[in-house]
Amino acid sequence: MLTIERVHKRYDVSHVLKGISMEVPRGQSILFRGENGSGKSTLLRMICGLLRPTSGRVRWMDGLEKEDQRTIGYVPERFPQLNMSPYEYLMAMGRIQRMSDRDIQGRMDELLGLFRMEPYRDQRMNGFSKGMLQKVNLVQAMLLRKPDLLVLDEPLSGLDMDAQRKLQQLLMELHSEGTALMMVCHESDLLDSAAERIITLERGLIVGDELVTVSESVCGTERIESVERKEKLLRMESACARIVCCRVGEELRRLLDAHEGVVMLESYEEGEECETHCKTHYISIEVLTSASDGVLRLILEGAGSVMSVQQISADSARSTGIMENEEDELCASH
Ligand SMILES: Nc1ncnc2c1ncn2[C@@H]1O[C@H](COP(=O)(O)OP(=O)(O)OP(=O)(O)O)[C@@H](O)[C@H]1O
Repeated sequence: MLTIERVHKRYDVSHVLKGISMEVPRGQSILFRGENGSGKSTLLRMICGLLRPTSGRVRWMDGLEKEDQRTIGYVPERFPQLNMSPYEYLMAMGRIQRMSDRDIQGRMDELLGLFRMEPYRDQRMNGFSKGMLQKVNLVQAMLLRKPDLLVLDEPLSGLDMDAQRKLQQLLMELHSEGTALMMVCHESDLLDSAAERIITLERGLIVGDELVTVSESVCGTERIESVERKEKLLRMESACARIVCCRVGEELRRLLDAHEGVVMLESYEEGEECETHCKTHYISIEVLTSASDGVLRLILEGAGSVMSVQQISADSARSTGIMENEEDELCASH
């Protein structure tokens, strides 16, 4: 459904996303985790098409390539105190999405009722509390009954317990009907039960990617184990190598990207062709100590060349981009 390929985002001097690559099968539900400022909201905005990557690309497939072929509901992190009523606002939002007035009113009544917001339907929102605004924010994103994708940035923010539970149930219903979910949520495990995959970001990089399997237990669905760990392992290692700069062909770059224990930090394409008649890339990677021998062998056997390497502790891993720590390099050139 959706492929994110080596996406970078820079704002002036700040490098916010440092080479995000992932594939999202149609209808998957993903929970993004990570510390403040790790790049979660930036990534979500990019997936919605609100931000353009500085480099790399976000591609839709499976018949959803064109913008007017897909429907995306988006719950932004902050919702403004508008000088209009929920009714006026939601009617306008529904019409923008080419819904009929009848459909908008039916869905609006259903959702405002669910969140106990009917008494406030015609009041101006500039006097609303944070939680009330958040409920209107959620309703606007879910006006369309079955969006292809629902993107929720901190959807629980300000909600009371009753509304949190109802939201969780609503999301699970939407997901079971085929809507993909992408959620950022800090404070609660409530949304975990709606997620099939948990992705952890750290300083603009994916450092954890787990598929969550669920099994039916006597008392309902229960999370039992997570599978597919990759970069997360890096956190547990006391040291890992950073290959600061390495020159590789396209095939080798792909092999390294998919290699267990390797995190791609940067990748720059070069115009000229290498011996194997494919594009040449300059890449920067971090490699788990236990995987480093195998990775080096792969690079050399694949006609790549390593131009510099440094040893780093896991704590300082993933903190900087290509060539920023040149003075710390331990060895250079093969
Ligand atoms: N428009 C912008 N201009 C400059 N810097 C920005 C802009 N938007 C985001 N940033 C910076 O990008 C970094 C990542 O921000 P982002 O909001 O994506 O993080 P986040 O993981 O969602 O954080 P939080 O959990 O606090 O919401 C931050 O350092 C932020 O200051």
